[in-house]
Order: sequence, then structure tokens, then C-alpha cells
Amino acid sequence: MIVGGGSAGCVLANRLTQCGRYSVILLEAGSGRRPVMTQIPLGVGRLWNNPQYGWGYRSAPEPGLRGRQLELPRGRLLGGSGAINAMNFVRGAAADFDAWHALGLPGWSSRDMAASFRAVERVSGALAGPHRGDSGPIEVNETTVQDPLIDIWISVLKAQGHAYIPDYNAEFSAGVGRAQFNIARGRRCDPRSAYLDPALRRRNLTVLSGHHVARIAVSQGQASHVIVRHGLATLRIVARREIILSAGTFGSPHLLHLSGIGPGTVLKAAGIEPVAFNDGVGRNLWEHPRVAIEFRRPPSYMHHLLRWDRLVLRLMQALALRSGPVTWPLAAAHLFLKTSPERISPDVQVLLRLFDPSLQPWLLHPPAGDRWGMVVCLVQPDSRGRVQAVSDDPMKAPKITTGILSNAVDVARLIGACRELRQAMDTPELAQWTREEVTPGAGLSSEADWENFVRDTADTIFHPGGSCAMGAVVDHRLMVHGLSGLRVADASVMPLPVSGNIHAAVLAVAEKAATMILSAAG
Ligand SMILES: Cc1cc2nc3c(=O)[nH]c(=O)nc-3n(C[C@H](O)[C@H](O)[C@H](O)COP(=O)(O)OP(=O)(O)OC[C@H]3O[C@@H](n4cnc5c(N)ncnc54)[C@H](O)[C@@H]3O)c2cc1C
Repeated sequence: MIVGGGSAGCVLANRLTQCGRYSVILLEAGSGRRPVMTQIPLGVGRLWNNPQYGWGYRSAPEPGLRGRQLELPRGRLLGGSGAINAMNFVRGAAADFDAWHALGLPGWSSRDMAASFRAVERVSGALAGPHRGDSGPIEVNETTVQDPLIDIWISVLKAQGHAYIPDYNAEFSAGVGRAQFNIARGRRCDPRSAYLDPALRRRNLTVLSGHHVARIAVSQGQASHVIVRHGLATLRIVARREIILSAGTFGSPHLLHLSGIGPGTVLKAAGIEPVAFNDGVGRNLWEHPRVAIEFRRPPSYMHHLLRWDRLVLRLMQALALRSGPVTWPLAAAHLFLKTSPERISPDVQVLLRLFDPSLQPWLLHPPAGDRWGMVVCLVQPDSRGRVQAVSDDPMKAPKITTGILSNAVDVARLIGACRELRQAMDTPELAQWTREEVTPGAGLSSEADWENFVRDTADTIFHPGGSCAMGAVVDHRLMVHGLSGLRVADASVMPLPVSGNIHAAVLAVAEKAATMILSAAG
């Protein structure tokens, strides 16, 4: 039984039913529909805070952000967050997985993970090579966006000594490269379409959407069945062999708490009867903070595209011919930086954004201006947050504190990276693109100004992980400590951050989980 039909859940549902020897039931709280906006790359802008497709989480007041609260989008539909994300495909650094292995987790080194990444991906042409997968379900391609600024930005960085990385997913290191996306022939190539849909015909796979798992029942140390809300009905569904929890970084620890598995203090405060004490559940939440350095620019392709008549035409082109700017991703290039030379691998990722993300469709009155920006993300943060059930009511959202920038060292590293980038952009080649700095704003210079800017404007880049960490909550086979028949497999098990957009790593973790489960089953 798989709980949660998101990114990891879709991978597991496919792989565990492939050989035909095992039956799988997949339970998903959200909808089973596949709205057109989830299929067309430009649709992402309409998905993130849309209550139809999301959980609508909001953080608790954040201590590192002077009490500001953040929107925390999470997909609530088959395909999960992988159906609403921005499709950047970045594996991360070899050092990330070697650090997992060094925690005493056999089987999770970069060498071990390489096979799982290859199993996920399908690349061809210039990206093909011995390090990349050529026959996995997820097709990965380089950005198709056309804008003169992309080449100028890359060449300025190269001239300043940053290495050019032709494929950061084959060899990850500090440097700049063109961004890669899981977009195939103009459509989002996500876990739903690539893994789940092809498996739906199998008679050994049952998928129930609209089924919200309220609790996992454990008797004598064995997870046996789940209690499910489906409309007004409450159901009891028994797992014959094991339950795999893939409800995501917020959903999985919440469900463990609701099932009486977690720290005694949290369970007691929420009025939940304890079943198994496990102090790690909900702790160690990590997330990538980001801020943006932005400059005014002449209208970009997006400004042009968003005039309603053009948008309708281009949408028809995308639907009929799977081409044109509606099928382009939102980012164009990535720069990976180290904030100190001693670091083994980059701890900052910079995404080149070519347009103002707040632009809206228009008809007679074009938006006043446009801007380009560098989205600066700290991808190896030291700050940690937590997820806590606050009630025994499964429909009540957990308390989520991302903890971003609660560690002063993270603030200093983010400021350092922003300062370096701002200086790097002060060059004649970019003069006409950087005449007017919008954020943080030309007047800003002192350390205190920078700290105000970072703490007042930082947000997350929607990459939470670590809340059911391997080692603390589950073992290296992803089995929950002290219990039988209960595993967790999703972003929550990643004990330490991944140095980039984490979706590729989530898919690889799920591939690895499936391989382990099948080999243990014999
Ligand atoms: C807006 C956004 C943009 C992003 N952009 C990128 C990007 O460009 N590149 C990248 O690499 N990563 C990106 N990410 C992150 C990436 O998508 C996620 O890390 C990844 O999808 C997480 O996978 P998961 O399987 O852990 O969880 P999810 O995919 O969130 O799946 C969890 C599933 O469990 C279901 N569920 C939860 N609780 C229950 C319950 N009680 N009962 C039944 N079902 C339940 C949920 O509805 C959901 O379908 C983005 C994420 C978001 C939200």
C-alpha cells in the first residue's frame, strides 16, 4: 500500500507493479484529474497557490524572517508537487549523497545513487553520455527559451572566471550552464504522465484518488491498515504486506504524528495517543531560502506573449503543435557558487529569470515595465525547521516552521553571494541591462541594509526535505525504526539538503526504494 500519489508515490506504483508478482493500492487525497494547466509549461503560474491543486499550507511565524509567514505550496493531486513544480531538473552534487553515506547509511553514496538517477531519466543528443540515463521514463532537455540575455549573462560570467558546465547533471561543479527541464515535446514530463499513467492498465495496480488517509493503525509493532476519509465515508483498508508512506515532507511526518508515532511532547500537546516514541519525526526540516536581485529591462518575450490575443494564439500553438513560448520553461541558466573556497561543492545556486514574475495578461494597457533577475538560493543551509501535528483531527493542517535563515551563518552566506553577484553584474557588457536595479536597490550597501533586505524579502524555493530523516526516523532501508511493515519513501527521508532543485533526487530516492523493496521481497 502506497499512501500519497505524488512524485515518489507514482515512481513506486509503477516499479512495484512492473514484474506482475505484487499487487499495489495507491491512495491519494487529491484529485485524479490531469488539468491542462499541469501539462503545459507556462501553466505553472496558475498552479502554485491554487486551492484546487494544493494543500494551501502557510508557515508559522518564521524566526529568521522577523515573524513573517510564508506560503508553502504543495501539490494535492495525482502527481503531487511534481505536477505543479517548475520542472528544473538538477541532480545535485556527488558530495551531497556521499554525506548521506557518511552518516552511516549504506547504499546511499553518490556511486549508489548514480544508477537510480540513470533509471529515472531519458536524455539524448548533446546531453547523452555514460553518466546519463537514456531509457528512463522522465525525458530531460535543455532550456528552449530564446532571449539574448541568456548568452550575454553566461559570457559575462565566463569572462570573470566562472567555468562553463556543458551538463551539470553529468558533472556537477561550480560554474554556469544552460538549465535542464523535464519537458518533453512541449509538455510537462512528470511522474504522473511518465510513471503512473503507463501503469494504469496493469491489473495489479489500484489507484484511489480522493482518499485522504487519516491514520495508520499499528498493532503489536506491525503497521496493519489505514483509516481513510473518502467524502463522508470513513474506510478501513488493510495492507497485506507493507505500507509505504509517500505523503511528502509535510504530509509524511504529520501522518506519523496522527498515528501516534513521534516525539512524546508533540503527541501529548496534540492530544494523540502514543503508539511508538520517535523523537526525530517532524524535526530536521531543511529548505532552500532565496532572494532576488532584479534589474529593469526592455519588455521581454513574456511581456510580449501576455497580450491576450497573442496568448490565445500561442496557447493554441502549444496545444496543437507542442511548440512556441507557452511550452518554454520559466528559467534559462543556472550558476553554482561556493561561498568559501574550502567547501567541497557549491552551496549557492543562482537561477537566471528573464521576466518579472508578477506580470499578468493584458490587452490594451501593457504593464508599465519588465525586469530580469537572479534568484539566489542557499542550497546547503544550516538552518532547520519542523513539522508538528497540533490536533488529533487529520483535517487540521500541521504547524510548519521552515526555519529558513534562523541560523546567522546562512544569512551571512546569502549576503556574501548577493554582494559577489551584484559586483559581477557591474560590467560594460551588461550596462544596458543593469541601468536600474530594482531589488535590493542601488542605495543599499551596509551590512545592516543587506540583512534587512534578506530577512525582509527571503522566501523558500519550495524544496523542503528531511522531516523523516534516514538515520533518525527510518533506517537505510527506509523502514520506520522499531516498527514492522512501515516504510517512508519521499523527500522527507533525505537527511541532508541536496544542492539544487530536489525533484530529480526525490525520483531517484523512490527508484532506489523500489529496487530495495523488490529485492527484499525476493
Ligand atoms: C511550486 C513548486 C515548484 C517547484 N519547483 C521545482 C523545480 O523546478 N525543480 C525541482 O527539482 N523541484 C521543484 N519543486 C520541488 C519538488 O516538486 C518536490 O520536492 C517533490 O515533488 C516532492 O515529492 P514527494 O513525493 O516528496 O511529495 P509530493 O510530490 O508533494 O507528494 C505527496 C503526495 O501525497 C499526498 N498526500 C499527502 N497527505 C496525504 C494523506 N494524508 N492521504 C493521502 N494522500 C496524501 C499529496 O496530495 C501528494 O500528492 C517544486 C515544488 C513546488 C511545490
